[in-house]
Amino acid sequence: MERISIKHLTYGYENQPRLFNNVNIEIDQNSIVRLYGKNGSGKTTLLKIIANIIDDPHLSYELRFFGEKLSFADIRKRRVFVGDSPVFYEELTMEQNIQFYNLLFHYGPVFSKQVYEYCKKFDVDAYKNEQVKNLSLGTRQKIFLSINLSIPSELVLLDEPFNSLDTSSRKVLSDIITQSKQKTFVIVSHEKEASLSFTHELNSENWQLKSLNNTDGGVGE
Ligand SMILES: Nc1ncnc2c1ncn2[C@@H]1O[C@H](COP(=O)(O)OP(=O)(O)OP(=O)(O)O)[C@@H](O)[C@H]1O
Repeated sequence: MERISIKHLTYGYENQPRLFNNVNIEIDQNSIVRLYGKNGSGKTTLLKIIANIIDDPHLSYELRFFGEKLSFADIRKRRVFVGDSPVFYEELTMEQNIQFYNLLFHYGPVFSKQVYEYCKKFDVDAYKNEQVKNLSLGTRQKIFLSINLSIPSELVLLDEPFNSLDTSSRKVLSDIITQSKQKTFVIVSHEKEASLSFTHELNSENWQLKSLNNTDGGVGE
């Protein structure tokens, strides 16, 4: 089984207590991992470290991506990181923002088609010609998720993606995640999602990964 393997991770922000002290985590391919634990325990920081967003000489770890030791540039091409606040060009419409992504990264027509399919599932496709600055937080979140989940990638890192979503949209997101083929997910989520079967839970208290057999629902906080 191919894995994402993080070894000997040691890190704390400057002048702050260490968040990780020689932590080792192995994530199986195609897992759906729920990352949970106390506020400030380092969940977002872990996602950023795996996504290769933190550029700090004090950060020390080894990362193997499905058996390969990739350059940081290659890691960035193979993962998607979705932070907890959607980022758009506010003055542009939803459609223009989607086109902008495509112009920048050359994802092609399959990408745009997929984004609109997801937007339709989330019932936000009607906002196509609306400037993003006029949209509600939940609507922006659904469009942002539709874009990011359509980007070709093997690893998807989601930071509290369910937060601004209503009940039916949570189900839509859960279904998209479950039906995604050949993707590994690490999802920060304080709650267990009723409609999403996580395969593992990672507790930020001790960075231990627990496999779930999905009959007992796993441990809570
Ligand atoms: N860029 C930064 N510079 C300095 N300290 C930071 C930075 N980002 C986060 N921290 C600190 O690192 C610690 C861990 O933050 P992080 O956001 O990773 O925690 P978290 O588990 O995701 O928290 P929450 O559940 O509240 O979202 C916190 O004490 C936070 O204040």
